[in-house]
This record gives sequence, structure tokens and C-alpha cells, in this order.
Amino acid sequence: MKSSFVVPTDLDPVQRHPKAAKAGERMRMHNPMCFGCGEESPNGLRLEMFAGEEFTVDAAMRVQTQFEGGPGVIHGGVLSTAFDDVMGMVPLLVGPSAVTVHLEVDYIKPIPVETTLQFRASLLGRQRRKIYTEGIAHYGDPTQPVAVAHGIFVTINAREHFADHLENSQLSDEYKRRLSRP
Ligand SMILES: CCCCCCCC/C=C\CCCCCCCC(=O)SCCNC(=O)CCNC(=O)[C@H](O)C(C)(C)COP(=O)(O)OP(=O)(O)OC[C@H]1O[C@@H](n2cnc3c(N)ncnc32)[C@H](O)[C@@H]1OP(=O)(O)O
Repeated sequence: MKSSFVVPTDLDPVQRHPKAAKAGERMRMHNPMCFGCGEESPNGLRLEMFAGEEFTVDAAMRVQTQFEGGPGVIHGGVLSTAFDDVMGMVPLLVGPSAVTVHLEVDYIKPIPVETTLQFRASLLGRQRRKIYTEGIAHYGDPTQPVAVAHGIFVTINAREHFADHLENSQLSDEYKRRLSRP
């Protein structure tokens, strides 16, 4: 399927989920082995996510030297991974887990390694299972972004969606234990 990013005009109303993290609170990891935000991922990006006001998520990422793409600057694919993960937390403010179906990134300025990049992801709207998000990367002033991303996430039943793949997880035993609970 080839799609482009167009936020529909006939959006559904959204409310913050009663169990969602409050503004300023750290958001729970969806998976400790996640390459983007997992604390147990051995070579991951180690993004730290915080819920913001309304439907926003803030995150910070140290641009490690191993993230280099062009000489001295971040690899574009690493940056898109970070956007994917930060924007992927926005659905959790609204309700169920969701996975990426569409992601696009505009790269505005080169981003040197050994800097700390800030991210802010925002909800643009929801229509049925589709959640439209925007992400910006900046050095502290969100009005001066160095990259901007747009993503569509589709809500899933996480148990069903991942059922056939849990065996491959580095935490497969833990997930099998969880699945065996009623
Ligand atoms: C004890 C076990 C529990 C485990 C607990 C774990 C908790 C973890 C929780 C959460 C994890 C979050 C992880 C975040 C990490 C960062 C995010 C990623 O990197 S995710 C990885 C990359 N993404 C994928 O692998 C998706 C692959 N795609 C799919 O699997 C399917 O496409 C799926 C399930 C998303 C949708 O398939 P359908 O058959 O259910 O539904 P259909 O009807 O095709 O789509 C639903 C709606 O979405 C639109 N849609 C689908 N694809 C689209 C696209 N590319 N662009 C625009 N719209 C699209 C469709 O047009 C439809 O819209 P209309 O409701 O009819 O209006």
C-alpha cells in the first residue's frame, strides 16, 4: 500500500485516557527491549519519554558517536527511528497501543554527533483506528526545528498482533508468562 500524509477533515473526538501518564511524568516503556526507548536494549537509542500537556510527548536523545551517518553528523535512518518511537508514544495518551503504518521525515539541518537532541511529538487527529501525529526535533527551542516528521499509527490489540512473534523476543519468557495470565 502506498499512502501519503493527509490529515482527514472528519476527525473523531479524542480524550486523554484516564490511565495515561500525566504531564511531566515519564511514560512507561512499551517493551524494555525496544531499540528506541528500551532500557534493556543493548545498543538502543535509550530515548527517555515524558508526557506533555494535552496530547504531546517530549523526549531527549544523546546523539552518540556510533549514530554517525555523514562525517560528524547523525545518520538519517537513526533520526527517523527516533521519530518513529517518540511519535509512537502519542497513541498511548489516547488509548490503545498502535503501530506505524506511515512515516515521513523532513531533514532541515545537519545534526552533529555528541549533541543532545530534543523531540516533541503531537497528536494531529484521530479517525477510527488511525492516529495522525507530527514530530519535531530541536535543540531546546521547538520553534526552531532541525527536522520534522509526520506519522500515521493504527491501533492494535497488542496481544493478538504480537502473538505469533513473541517467541522471537529477547524477553520471550516474560511475554509468555504475561500471555498465560487471564
Ligand atoms: C503479552 C503480549 C503483549 C505484548 C505487549 C507489547 C506492548 C507493545 C505495544 C505497542 C508496541 C508499539 C511499538 C512502537 C514502536 C515504534 C513503532 C513501530 O515501529 S511499529 C513497527 C512497524 N509497523 C508495523 O509493523 C505495522 C505493520 N502493519 C500491520 O501490521 C497492519 O497494516 C495493521 C495491523 C497496522 C493494520 O492492518 P489491519 O488489517 O488490522 O487493518 P487495516 O484495515 O488494513 O487498516 C486499518 C486502518 O488503517 C489504514 N491504513 C493501513 N495502512 C495504512 C497506511 N500505510 N497509510 C495510511 N493508512 C493506512 C487503513 O486504510 C484503515 O483505515 P480505515 O479505518 O479503513 O479508515
